[in-house]
Amino acid sequence: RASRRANDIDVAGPEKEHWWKGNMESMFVDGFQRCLDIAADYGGAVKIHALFGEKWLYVSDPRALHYILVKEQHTFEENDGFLSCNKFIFGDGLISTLGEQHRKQRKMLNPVFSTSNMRELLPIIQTISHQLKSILVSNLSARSEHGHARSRESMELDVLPWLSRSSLDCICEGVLGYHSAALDTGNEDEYTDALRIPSITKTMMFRPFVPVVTRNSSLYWRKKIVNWLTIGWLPTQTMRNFRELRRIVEIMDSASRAILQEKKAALQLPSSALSQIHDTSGGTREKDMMSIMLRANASSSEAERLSDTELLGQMNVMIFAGLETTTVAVARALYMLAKHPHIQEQLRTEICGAMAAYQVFDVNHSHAKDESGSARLSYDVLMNLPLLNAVVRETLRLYPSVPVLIRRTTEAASIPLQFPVRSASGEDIDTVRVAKNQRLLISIIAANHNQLSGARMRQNGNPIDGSNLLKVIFSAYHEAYLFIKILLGVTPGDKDAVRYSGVYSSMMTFLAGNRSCIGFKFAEMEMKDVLAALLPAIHFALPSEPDDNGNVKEIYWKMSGLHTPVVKAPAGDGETPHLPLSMRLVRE
Ligand code: HEM
Repeated sequence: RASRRANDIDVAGPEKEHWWKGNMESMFVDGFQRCLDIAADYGGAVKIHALFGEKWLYVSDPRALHYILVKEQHTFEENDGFLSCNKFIFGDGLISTLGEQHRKQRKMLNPVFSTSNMRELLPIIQTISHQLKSILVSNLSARSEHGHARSRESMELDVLPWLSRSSLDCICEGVLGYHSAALDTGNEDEYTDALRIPSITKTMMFRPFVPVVTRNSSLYWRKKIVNWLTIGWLPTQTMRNFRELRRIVEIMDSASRAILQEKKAALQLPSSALSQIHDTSGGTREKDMMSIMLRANASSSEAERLSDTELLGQMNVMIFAGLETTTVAVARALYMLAKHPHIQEQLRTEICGAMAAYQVFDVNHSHAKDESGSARLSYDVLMNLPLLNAVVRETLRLYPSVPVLIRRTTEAASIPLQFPVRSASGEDIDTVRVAKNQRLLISIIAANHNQLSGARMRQNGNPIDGSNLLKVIFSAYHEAYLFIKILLGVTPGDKDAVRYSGVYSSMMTFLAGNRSCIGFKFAEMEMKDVLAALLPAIHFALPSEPDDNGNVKEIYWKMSGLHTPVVKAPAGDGETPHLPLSMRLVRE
């Protein structure tokens, strides 16, 4: 009965497109524009058709999102499939717990991601960004030495694998204090290799079944089920993915245990001894997030202290939550700069100017330079460069790495709306009633593209007239226009935009409330530092050289889960993630 009631949502929405897939295919398979159009057509609360006749509420209204994510968060929980699957894979980390256990974990972890800890962490990130720069530069120099290209000419390179390796190093070294050396291709180990394999996301299809298994079976039966599922003779690709996932989980688990034990042992040592010895992982044990967390845990009261299982869970979760999301965001920022060369040039000037000033100012600090003599900016300088800030913000706003999220009601609720929508019968309504067990699709992407409030205010509070006004506004905020606004010194999204209660910059990219992204300062710092390291040395442009068949590579961002850059046919297969960019040295 609950599920029948959950289907009654009295708001308008698009017609069902497929008898059992509903609207899901057009929204989830390459659905970037479709996700925006639905909000543009129907407003901030829309009834959509999910799989097998279920109806979900698609939400982007600011007041509704505040209500769901902040004010009444306990009524709108994470999807149970998502939680149980995360528990299954990662153990008791932040993304698998609810209620009091989640609150306790956040209380312990929030200070670990404070600005002052980020400030301490920046030199670790800078070393990695500069290694990334050196690798790209040496690729270019090697090309020119071998006569493939003269120094002034450009060379095309798929930068995505390098960006992904550098993000992995940042998370491993910065968060876990584990020396992954993923940028150092000759130095791969089983652990970092396992973390790079995308099988974790390939097993998404198992998620709906996991709560049934974990809730209804004892540990004995759970182990049995995993053993049956992973027996060698099941031939399909899905089963191969599942077996691969099991292997990865085992590697992650044993490596995380080893790192945890090592760090706990190191904590027992006096601080003078700590600075003299190197742990076997070669890690940065004092400043990484894990060490800070262990110190905080050790000094907290028994009631608030996290168990070893919870600590292990956090390690695995950080990598899962922080790796692909940040890689994609850095990749998108570089792509946008390649696409808008004038902004790239202005940004280069801003960064080089800041470096020149900082070098003069901070000449006595050896850490302020890398091995090639380039300046390393301090945290405060890096985080306050206006154009760099605008580029990073706008990239994150326009192309949030996680475009939509699912929530489920634990009881019936009335969700207030800031901007009225049409009910199924055509009246304007400013509250949407939902039953217990109703699924909601939180549209980060539609919220971030919502520029309605300016127009709404100009309308003097008149009810919104259907789709047209919204559509005009959405298209007016076309990406090129936004980047021109940046050039003119106006930070878009500020003056005209709707205010959202997101933790970052009044946008929803990192969500709002106590399930928001705990690592957003880390991600922002990493994005800024990678750009600050690369741009003074390398020009980036979109590919323009025809391949052997005369085709120029055209990059397309596909949105299925995360956004991924692919090369369109005929130059590419339109499926495999690639980001080929044309690069040229700046100084020569
Ligand atoms: C551009 C990069 C990133 C984006 C766009 C992003 C976005 C998000 C979003 C939307 C959520 C909410 C997920 C949900 O409620 O289901 C989230 C949660 C989370 N993120 Fe991030 N994230 C990024 C980078 C990072 C990094 C670098 C870390 C760690 C160092 C991290 C750690 C986490 C954790 C632990 C959670 C779970 C928080 C909780 O449930 O209490 N994220 N992130």
